[in-house]
Amino acid sequence: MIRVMVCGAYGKMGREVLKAVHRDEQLSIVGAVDIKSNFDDVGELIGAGKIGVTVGNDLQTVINETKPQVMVDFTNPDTVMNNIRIAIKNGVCPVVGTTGLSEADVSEVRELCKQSRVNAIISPNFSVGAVLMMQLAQEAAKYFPHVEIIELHHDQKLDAPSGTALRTAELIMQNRGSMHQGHPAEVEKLAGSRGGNFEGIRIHSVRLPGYVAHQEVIFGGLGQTLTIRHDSISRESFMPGVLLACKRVLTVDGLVYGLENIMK
Ligand SMILES: NC(=O)C1=CN([C@@H]2O[C@H](COP(=O)(O)OP(=O)(O)OC[C@H]3O[C@@H](n4cnc5c(N)ncnc54)[C@H](OP(=O)(O)O)[C@@H]3O)[C@@H](O)[C@H]2O)C=CC1
Ligand SMILES: O=C(O)C1=N[C@H](C(=O)O)C[C@H](O)C1
Repeated sequence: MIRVMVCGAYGKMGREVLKAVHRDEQLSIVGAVDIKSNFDDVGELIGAGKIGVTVGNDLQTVINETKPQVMVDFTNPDTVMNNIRIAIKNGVCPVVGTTGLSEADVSEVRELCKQSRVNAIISPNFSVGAVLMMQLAQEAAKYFPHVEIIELHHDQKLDAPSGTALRTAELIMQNRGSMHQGHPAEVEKLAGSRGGNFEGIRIHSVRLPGYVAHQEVIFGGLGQTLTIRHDSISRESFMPGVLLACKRVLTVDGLVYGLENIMK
């Protein structure tokens, strides 16, 4: 059994991860952390009855007391780097879904992994469908350089654009390069109407109750458009990817960035 702890245990993703890990025969929940801990039993939190593991409020203490091998982090952009540093310092392998990490953050994690010989997996999206959507978009960009991204999420999301949208734009850039899109003289009559600008790729973020996580990548060419769309209609969509990462992180080499790199 691989010993797993979860940071952000009371959150939307944290609870879903606790349920999925609890059901998995190769993984065992040994600890959980959340900033607003009431020291609840994790089993009761997920409707599985008492399992004798409580939600703590301090990561270092929980690591000392529970000796995890893997830390899953679904917290927030202000918290995640500190959690990763603590985990790696203690020889615990991070599996990170929290978005909002900068390029410098990812480089720091890569370096920490190398220095400490501890592995980590970071993925802006753990759903297989979203990974395929990104790969198909990257391929389509070879033939359709004009592209815009619309991402749609629940209205409790802290970061915009989504980590997935940024990763999609990065992947598209590898196949088409930076360019201006739209009329050279276009004017925004309302600031922000054309969305965020990632090397010419416009990214539009919708935040509404009712959504989970959705993205459309729209390509335009002469007399045609191509739309690649992915919908996470429930957070269960992320669980096979998270569980796979928990199992693979002990044996990968250093930092792996992106679920696609462990799916094959
Ligand atoms: N990679 C992927 O596939 C996915 C990534 N995500 C990302 O995961 C992250 C979490 O999403 P979601 O579950 O919806 O968010 P939630 O806000 O529902 O959950 C985050 C939890 O972390 C808690 N928290 C805040 N600060 C700390 C801290 N210092 N230590 C421990 N816990 C803390 C929050 O408490 P409080 O509410 O009090 O702040 C909350 O309970 C986001 O960055 C999101 O973008 C989400 C879905 C899929
Ligand atoms: O906050 C979310 O919900 C999600 N966040 C990730 C992102 O920012 O891309 C992954 C998924 O879109 C859900």
